[in-house]
Amino acid sequence: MEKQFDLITVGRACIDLNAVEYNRPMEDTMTFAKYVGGSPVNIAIGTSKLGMKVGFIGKVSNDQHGRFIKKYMADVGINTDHTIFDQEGHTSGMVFTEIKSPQECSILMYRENVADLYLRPEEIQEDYIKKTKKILISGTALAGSPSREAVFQVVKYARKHNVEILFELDYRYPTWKSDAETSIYYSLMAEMADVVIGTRDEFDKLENKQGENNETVAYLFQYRPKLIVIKHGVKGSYAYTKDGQIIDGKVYKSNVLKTFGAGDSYASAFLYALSHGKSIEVALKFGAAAAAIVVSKHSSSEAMPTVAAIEALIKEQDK
Ligand SMILES: O=C(O)C[C@@H](O)[C@H](O)C(=O)CO
Repeated sequence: MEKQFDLITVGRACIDLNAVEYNRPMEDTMTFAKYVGGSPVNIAIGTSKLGMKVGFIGKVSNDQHGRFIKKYMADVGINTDHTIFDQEGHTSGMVFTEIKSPQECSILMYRENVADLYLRPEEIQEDYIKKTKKILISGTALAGSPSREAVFQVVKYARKHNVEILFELDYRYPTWKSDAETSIYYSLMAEMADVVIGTRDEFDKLENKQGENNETVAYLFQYRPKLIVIKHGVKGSYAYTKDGQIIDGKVYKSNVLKTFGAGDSYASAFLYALSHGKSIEVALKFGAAAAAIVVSKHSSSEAMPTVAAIEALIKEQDK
């Protein structure tokens, strides 16, 4: 059956306020530029810009911020039929970014009472889930109820309709109550996913210990996952397949302005490449090239590259 969507992402949408004056601490930063943000939305934007047919499931505030987010997503071609306006006075999350130096960046998140964590299971439409080839779950959506139950409702429908389930660990510390809680929900979800992507630190949260790649994949391959990607920042990344392949992904040089946005652009281009029948080795290159482009730009969402830009960087640096 021809599906309407290549990918639907699930989770939070927020506002990013990125320091316009960089190379200084937040205390001395007076000007910020506004962008749409939130890892699953960034991935929806990234994949849509790469030409994929994408939808987004989430809840946004019923105010100027929520309207800005929903309109921006629709304008870049994302289907927002299931991007719901909150009706209970919850707010949009705000993320201030601090750029002290290209290496020293941090984000300050305001996530009290955020609308995305109030997505309810009964608001998930089976008919919408069955229209997509893949679904991407953001780990932060598991951080509170009723959003976590809504995520498991998505997974139930996805499994019923043979939709591939991708789990982006996407750990955001201010949202979780404890490491034990994170580990429980991360493991439950990872065991049910087909593909799991995260940084080494995020897999440590999943296991609630400082782990090691071989042990992590041995544990998860006992369950549903068939592909696991573990990122090691500037040291590159590794993809592990259930049939025993280990593929070593390199990083590309970049004129780094800031580090955030790297993971979301990586996931977007990696998924694009796999969806277009490219090998895992090439998909890792696409991910790394997209990340190299986004870390050289000011935003996470608006900076998401085109296929041509990714291919040009790979061609140039693989010479
Ligand atoms: O994911 C978030 O909530 C914040 C992002 O939008 C931000 O741009 C970032 O940290 C990307 O990695």
